[in-house]
Amino acid sequence: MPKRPPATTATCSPKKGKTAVVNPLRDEDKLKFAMKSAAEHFWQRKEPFTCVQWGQQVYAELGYHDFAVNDAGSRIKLNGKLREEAFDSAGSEAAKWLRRNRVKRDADKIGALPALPGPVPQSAEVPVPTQQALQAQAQAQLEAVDVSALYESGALLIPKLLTQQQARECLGALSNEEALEKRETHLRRSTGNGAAGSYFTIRQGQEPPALQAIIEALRDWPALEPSPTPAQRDSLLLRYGCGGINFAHQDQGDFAWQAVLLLNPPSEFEGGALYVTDVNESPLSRREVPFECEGDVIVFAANSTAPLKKKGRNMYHGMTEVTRGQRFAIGMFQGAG
Ligand SMILES: O=C(O)CCC(=O)C(=O)O
Ligand SMILES: [Fe+2]
Repeated sequence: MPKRPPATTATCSPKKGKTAVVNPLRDEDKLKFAMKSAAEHFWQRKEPFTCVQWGQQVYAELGYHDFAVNDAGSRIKLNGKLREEAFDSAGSEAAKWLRRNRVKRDADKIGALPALPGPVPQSAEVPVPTQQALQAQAQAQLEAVDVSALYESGALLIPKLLTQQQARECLGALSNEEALEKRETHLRRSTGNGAAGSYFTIRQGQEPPALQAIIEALRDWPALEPSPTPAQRDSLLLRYGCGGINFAHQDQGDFAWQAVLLLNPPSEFEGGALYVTDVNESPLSRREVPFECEGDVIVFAANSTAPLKKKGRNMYHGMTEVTRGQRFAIGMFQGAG
């Protein structure tokens, strides 16, 4: 039985001009120890397992539960060779067992996803505000926000940056093939990123005006310095059904901040709270930020480059399981994948 993980001081090699931050998920010695413990876990249970289940067990041995395997921030080589080495070191019987019980991939069904609701009928009497007016309104709201909690904890709820009607209209306008890139990415346990959820990239220039207005306003908001580059400005339409979960991850791209806009009423689902977590904090703690109303936006620190009050933080984010209903949202400031 492995007794305790070795104390190591491995660091990620910093990119030019960036602070070096230890990422425990990339600490080779700790990882090897966790791999051996994971080998013992499966060996003792005598159940076949997939490579992804193996990876998730390795993370769990390190104290990281519901973490995405192979995402941008925690990509580690949990390949077959290392797995066999771990089983070898767990004992020759375990190694033999592994050879007999290796499974390629479990047949993971795509969880039931809610249908996109379709366009919302426009009321003829209400004049549609101009893009400029929408943006000025969002800017004025942002100016009044107290951002100290964002730098303190890494996440901040901005209530009603869109009205309920605008949020509903955004969802309606995005329920349209023209607005979305063709490829839908599914969250699945077998790929290690989550379950019962999916996302589409919104086509450039197809963002509904109210969404475009808050993207521009957030982009120019001095609280979120530095501003995202054009490559960091993609938006995603996310949908989750019952059982939907988004494992803790970091997204591609280096922009320090990201934001999520809720599109449907919180009464339509339970669970589904966005959280941030700092992998350099021991024990690992999560800060959940529940939405209060559709149209709310949560801004959060996306990685180790966000200038938070406490130095050396390395933020990940995820969404707790949706235990009832459906949840639609927009993820903003995604780097080009
Ligand atoms: O649905 C959520 O709350 C999380 C979405 C997410 O991971 C993102 O927008 O980057
Ligand atoms: Fe994300």
